[in-house]
Amino acid sequence: MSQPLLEVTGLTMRFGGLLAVDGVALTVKEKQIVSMIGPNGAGKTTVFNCLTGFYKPSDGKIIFRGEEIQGLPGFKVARKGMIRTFQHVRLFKEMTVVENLLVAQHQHMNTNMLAGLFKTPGFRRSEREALERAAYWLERVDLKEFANRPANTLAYGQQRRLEIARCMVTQPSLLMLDEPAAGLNPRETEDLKELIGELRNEHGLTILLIEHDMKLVMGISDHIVVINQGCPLAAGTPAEVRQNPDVIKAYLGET
Ligand SMILES: Nc1ncnc2c1ncn2[C@@H]1O[C@H](COP(=O)(O)OP(=O)(O)OP(=O)(O)O)[C@@H](O)[C@H]1O
Repeated sequence: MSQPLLEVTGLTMRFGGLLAVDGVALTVKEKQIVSMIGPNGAGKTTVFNCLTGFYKPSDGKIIFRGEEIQGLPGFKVARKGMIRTFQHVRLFKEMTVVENLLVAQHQHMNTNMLAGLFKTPGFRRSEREALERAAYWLERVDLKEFANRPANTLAYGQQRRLEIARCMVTQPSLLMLDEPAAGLNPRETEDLKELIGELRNEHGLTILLIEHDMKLVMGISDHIVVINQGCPLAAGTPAEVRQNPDVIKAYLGET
């Protein structure tokens, strides 16, 4: 059997005296949709921050595509194909929608300053491909007509879709979404669910999700990992997790 795309063991993160993440384990196989759930403050975003190099974990191993990456800086993790969104929208708000997608790709383009200055054929090709990818993803997330509008003039739900497009133009192998449904209305959440499913089914993407919307989580996940007060509490299919008494007590019982 092929090895998992992402394998995390014993992940631990201390902030002074606070043990925010305590021995979390996580396995994500290719083309799976895996969700991480848990009550507020359980440590979910801290796990994301450790995985994507925003925090250096205090302990634990993160193996991504067969390579240990714990402690690598964020830009190196991103170049390896692990790309995330944030709990709160983080776009270049003054830039246009399409500029947001072009800037995202520049960090990943195989060009240097000299190639840019002299506009070498390789540079022109990369630029053309970046524009094509931007156009494709704008169409895909239904934002083509807004391509030249400043990002901050988009409605909230559109900004969230632009964030996903901004991840997708970098051609990630693992897309990590931190509460993508937060602030969306039921219609937009339904569209998001469809989009996430299509990213996996049509683009072969692997997706790791933090989400509080249980209907979305239960409806879309292949596997769910539950953490509570920084510790692993349960893991399994949606049906298994839904019936787990510890989970009901710690989390689902609250809603
Ligand atoms: N940079 C930091 N410094 C100190 N404490 C932090 C830091 N980041 C997170 N924490 C603490 O770690 C714990 C876990 O927070 P985290 O944001 O990871 O939880 P979460 O499960 O994502 O919560 P939510 O669902 O509310 O977003 C909290 O007690 C939080 O206050």
